[in-house]
Amino acid sequence: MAFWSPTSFFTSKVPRKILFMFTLSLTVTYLFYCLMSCYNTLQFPFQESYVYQTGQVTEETTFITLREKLYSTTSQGYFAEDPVQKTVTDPTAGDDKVSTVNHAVNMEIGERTTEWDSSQAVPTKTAAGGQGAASEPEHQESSTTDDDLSRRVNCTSDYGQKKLPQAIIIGVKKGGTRALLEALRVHPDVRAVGNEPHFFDRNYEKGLDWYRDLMPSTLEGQITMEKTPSYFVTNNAPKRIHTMARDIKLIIVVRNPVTRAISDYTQTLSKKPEIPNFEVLAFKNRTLGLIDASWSALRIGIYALHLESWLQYFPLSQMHFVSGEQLIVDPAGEMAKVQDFLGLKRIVTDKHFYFNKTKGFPCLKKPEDSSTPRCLGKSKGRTHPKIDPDVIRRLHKFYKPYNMMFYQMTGQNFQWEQVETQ
Ligand SMILES: Nc1ncnc2c1ncn2[C@@H]1O[C@H](COP(=O)(O)OS(=O)(=O)O)[C@@H](OP(=O)(O)O)[C@H]1O
Repeated sequence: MAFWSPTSFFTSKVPRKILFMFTLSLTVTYLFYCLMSCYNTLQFPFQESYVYQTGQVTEETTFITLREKLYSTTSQGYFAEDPVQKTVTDPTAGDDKVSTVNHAVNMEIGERTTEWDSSQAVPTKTAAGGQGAASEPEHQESSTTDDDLSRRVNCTSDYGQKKLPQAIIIGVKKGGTRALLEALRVHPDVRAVGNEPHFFDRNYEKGLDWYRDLMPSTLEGQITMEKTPSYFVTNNAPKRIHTMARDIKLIIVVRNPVTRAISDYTQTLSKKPEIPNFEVLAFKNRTLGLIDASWSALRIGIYALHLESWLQYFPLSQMHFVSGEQLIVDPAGEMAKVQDFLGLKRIVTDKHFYFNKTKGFPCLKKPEDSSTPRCLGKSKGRTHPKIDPDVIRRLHKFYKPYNMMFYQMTGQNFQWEQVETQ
């Protein structure tokens, strides 16, 4: 009886021990859960295991969860300005632009025109009528000029009118945008500016007249085009392009984001050999498996995230996605789809391409009035450095849920999961 009296209960040694043990176990459990939740936030929350290995979610909830996580993670700062980004890779630099972000220089059209090379060196000029163009002499020895290509490829005189583009290749950097544009320029109803105008990201304040003036003249029925791959990852670009032309057609060349990241890195490495290894840059903490999604080489490949912004302004029917892989394997097949999308006659066909063994890529056959076939320049189709297969595997795992989301959004399966190694 005394055992159960309140006083004896709290003074008795046995219950005090029990009470102590009970409190201790509660504290330990509490601490355990705290640590677990802390660990979860430390891990990148989109890792495949988080969403796909639970086996408890439906496809729909997976999609929603992923989208929510995408934005919550964004706000948690994973995409915050990366100090490395400024010195290592410029997310806006396509066509082999030197990667150091020096906007004083880049505000001008500094993009080199990496056209389909002829084997003969052709004297170079700045493209886009030379307006505002800053040349990069060390790269130009093998480039043809816009004027030169316009004559040889488009076979169109400068009669006509300069118009704002009706179609733009908006991305993605290192996706194969140059190959696509140059193949399109073979079409007599397409006229395109050779350089990347970067109007909607770097030169917007120069105004639409400036932009229009960069364009080649077109005759009735011809389409004006340009390509600037950085638009796809530029926050303001969808709104700005919509303001210019709500019915514009948008083309996006996408490529396995892991290979794209390595290609991006390879471009930077070619200009700045002293940069750290890919493996170092790819992780915030390699031991913990924390991928650095703020590194632009990796961030660009989260296609679903960027596409979300475009879908707020344009319906999917105004977008066409080109597989960067297929563009290499079957350029004519991809070109047929692009021409259909643009409402063009299928004029660019397999007759225009051949596989160049030395280059390792398809090239354009020589035009009738020239003796030289045209392959893209040295900066397209670079040899990639060997990357640790474990890093590649982790990156594939990292991208998988985003890729799935992208397939759902576009209704196209690009099958990047089938290539687990480089
Ligand atoms: N026909 C042909 N010839 C050469 N290269 C080709 C071709 N088709 C696609 N590709 C791939 O294009 C990749 C470069 O992509 P982009 O032109 O979009 O690069 S950039 O953003 O404009 O710098 C380039 O990437 P890397 O191989 O990593 O250099 C090529 O793989």
